[in-house]
Amino acid sequence: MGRKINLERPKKGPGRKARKQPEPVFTFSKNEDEDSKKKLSRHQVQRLKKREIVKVQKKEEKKTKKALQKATNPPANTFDPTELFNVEKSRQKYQQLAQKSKQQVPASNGHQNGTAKKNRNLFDSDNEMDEDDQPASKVSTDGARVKKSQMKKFLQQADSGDEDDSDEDEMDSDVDEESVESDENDYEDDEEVDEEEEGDEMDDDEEDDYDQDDDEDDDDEDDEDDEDDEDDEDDEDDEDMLPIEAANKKLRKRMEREQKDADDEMAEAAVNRERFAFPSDEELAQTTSLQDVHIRIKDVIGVLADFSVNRDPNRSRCEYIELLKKDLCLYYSYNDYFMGLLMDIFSPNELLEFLEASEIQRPVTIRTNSLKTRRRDLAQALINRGINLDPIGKWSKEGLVVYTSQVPLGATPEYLAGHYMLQGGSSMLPVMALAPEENERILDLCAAPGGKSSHIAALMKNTGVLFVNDANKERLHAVVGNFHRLGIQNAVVTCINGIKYGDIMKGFDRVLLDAPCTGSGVISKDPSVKATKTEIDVQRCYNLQRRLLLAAIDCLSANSPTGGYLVYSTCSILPQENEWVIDFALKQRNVRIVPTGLDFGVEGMTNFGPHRFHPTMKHTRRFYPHTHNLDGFFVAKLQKFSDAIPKSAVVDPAEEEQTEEEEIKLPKKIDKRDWYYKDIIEERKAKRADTNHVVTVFQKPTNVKKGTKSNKQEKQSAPAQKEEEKQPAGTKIPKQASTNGTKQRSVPESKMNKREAEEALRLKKKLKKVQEQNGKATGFDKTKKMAGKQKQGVKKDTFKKKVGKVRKAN
Ligand SMILES: C[S@@+](CC[C@H](N)C(=O)[O-])C[C@H]1O[C@@H](n2cnc3c(N)ncnc32)[C@H](O)[C@@H]1O
Repeated sequence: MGRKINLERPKKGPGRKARKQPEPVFTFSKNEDEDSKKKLSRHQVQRLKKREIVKVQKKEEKKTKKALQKATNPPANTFDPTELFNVEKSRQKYQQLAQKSKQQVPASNGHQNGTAKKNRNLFDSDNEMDEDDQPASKVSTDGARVKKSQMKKFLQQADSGDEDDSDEDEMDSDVDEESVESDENDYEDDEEVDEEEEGDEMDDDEEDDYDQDDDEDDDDEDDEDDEDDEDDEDDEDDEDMLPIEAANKKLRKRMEREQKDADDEMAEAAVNRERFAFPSDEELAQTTSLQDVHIRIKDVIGVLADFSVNRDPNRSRCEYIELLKKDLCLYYSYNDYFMGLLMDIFSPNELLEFLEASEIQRPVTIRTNSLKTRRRDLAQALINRGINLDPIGKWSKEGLVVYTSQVPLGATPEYLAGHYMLQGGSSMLPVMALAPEENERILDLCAAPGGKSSHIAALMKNTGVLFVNDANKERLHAVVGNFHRLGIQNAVVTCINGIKYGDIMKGFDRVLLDAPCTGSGVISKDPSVKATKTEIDVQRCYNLQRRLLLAAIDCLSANSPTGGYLVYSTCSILPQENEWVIDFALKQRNVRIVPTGLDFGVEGMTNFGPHRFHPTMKHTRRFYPHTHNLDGFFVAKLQKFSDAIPKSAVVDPAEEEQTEEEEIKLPKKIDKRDWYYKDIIEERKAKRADTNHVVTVFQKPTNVKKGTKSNKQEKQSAPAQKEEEKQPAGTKIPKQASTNGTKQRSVPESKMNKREAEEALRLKKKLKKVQEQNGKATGFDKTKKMAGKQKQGVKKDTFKKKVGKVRKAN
């Protein structure tokens, strides 16, 4: 192995090799070449000659080229040789270049760009097990892991080189290609010489093979010679540099060269590429292969990227976007409505990234149950079972990402002992934002199957009280099972409609609302979302989310000494279910948005289409599969600053419904003189005048034949009710209050034909007026009395009638 004489730099310490070996002695003989040639084998001499000839030829070619260039274009800038030597300066330049290229990545919709994020993540690190410094990029892909490990190796080598000169040779062999070449040659030469000295023991065949290999090596070397030709001139300057600096310089030059080649290629491809012609209807109809659709998607995105240049003048942007939408729906199997929603969120390029990422499963992740074990110990135990894992990232102290496993993760002894919970990476974020503290009273309003609640309980260290609620009883079984396994002892499990939770309990220190949603962020888990979600589904979701959020805020105590915080999260990326819902809550209750405390994620939207949200919405966080390799998620943190409800708040539709129900519960005896009941009495009278109404009230539903008028009415009112559900909260038309004192079982009051009832009331009023005008005041009183009697004697009358019928029959 070649060693360098240490002529200038003082030794930092006696390295291993320095101790073992004496300083090399150089005999600078004039006939050095001849001496060395004498030692070389026949093949080596031939190869050496060949190489020398090639080198000379190339140098000559270069010289002629340069001379030509000089003749045609004299250089604009005068060459400053000091630039070459100034490593620090060139390093700075290089850093600036790198920064510039990062800044150039365009942001879409005010979001941080995915690529930029990826770059950042590549150098994030956390490893509790291994020096607490592992790359977060490991979470993303194995490829990235390899890159990072290479990077690490490289840096380690560089560090060791700086620290210990004795290892310089080894490092040289890694970083300095030229020295590699020469060292290898020396090594081969030495070996061959030895072999020849030993008496040419090698067989002829073997020798041929060997020669072939050598020839191939020569070719490779020639290629490298090509690349390094330009560097040859600087070799002498490089000798003054540290090897790492020289390597850095070469690397930089090579990267620049490659970048230039790539740019040239791109430019050439752009020139040569055929212009995309907008397909005719016939062509569209004839498209049969998905590959063609994919190519067209890329083409259209290319056109949209520089529309004024690439467009067909006869086609509008809308037409291109429509075509893109159709193709995306076809290629990725989305329905038109849902694709439209996604197109409202992302730029075409980012949309493509999102769609692609949504086709791929996210890595399997688990959360350490800190009530029972430490992440380090759990990781060790699982590694011993042949599970390949890593910490999930710098942002989590409990998460582990599992690459491969020989055993099912839901059946290991560690799982059964409650040492971990199978949980998506993004599911840990809302609880981290909530930041529960010990001895608090915390509510998880929509908790099943209990992933986040168990995380909260672990952070509370089994102290205080955790109220775990869900409206779905079946799903709560999973909560109870998980809590037993994980050893959670501070939880109270309830099954109540979250909208009404405040009627039962209030005054919580913290509330988590992980609301039910469309699941647009977890398409890779449930691809049915792509094709099944409709406008009504989205509307239903955000209506329910708004109600739940107001209820959750009402459960929170503004006077809590430790908190008064609420975290709202969904596994959806639609602004309708996220920013829009939060904005609604800001107007309805005394809450403010506060930072989530999560140091990554894309900022929430402050505007979306025609909507302008509160500027603090930027404190909320969005997570995307294509940007963070996590499920799509939204996290917002609110702080309640007053328990009072603002006067401007609209009545919650749920409350409206409650009051309706209360209205039905009228006192048994109504004072007819009481003005408060006047309208009700009149309305009841009008309904009684309506024969259909009488049928529905006084006859048993079993007597009503199918297809009777009342049934038809019911059917007619059903679409109207659906329409009502479509309305966003606050704009919903209140259902008509039931006005008879009894609850109707056959046909609910809410389903009565509103218009008919109003018409009857109007006629009754008219009749009353006419009677008054005719001076039949007593008659009016009579009707009133009759109405009263009827009201009190509803049951009596029916009983009488029935008894009468029975008697007649007898
Ligand atoms: C997104 S999941 C919750 C997941 C849970 N936080 C976890 O981490 O495991 C939404 C839950 O809300 C529940 N839910 C739906 N409507 C509700 C309501 N009105 N009141 C309470 N819970 C409701 C559903 O049953 C479902 O379990």
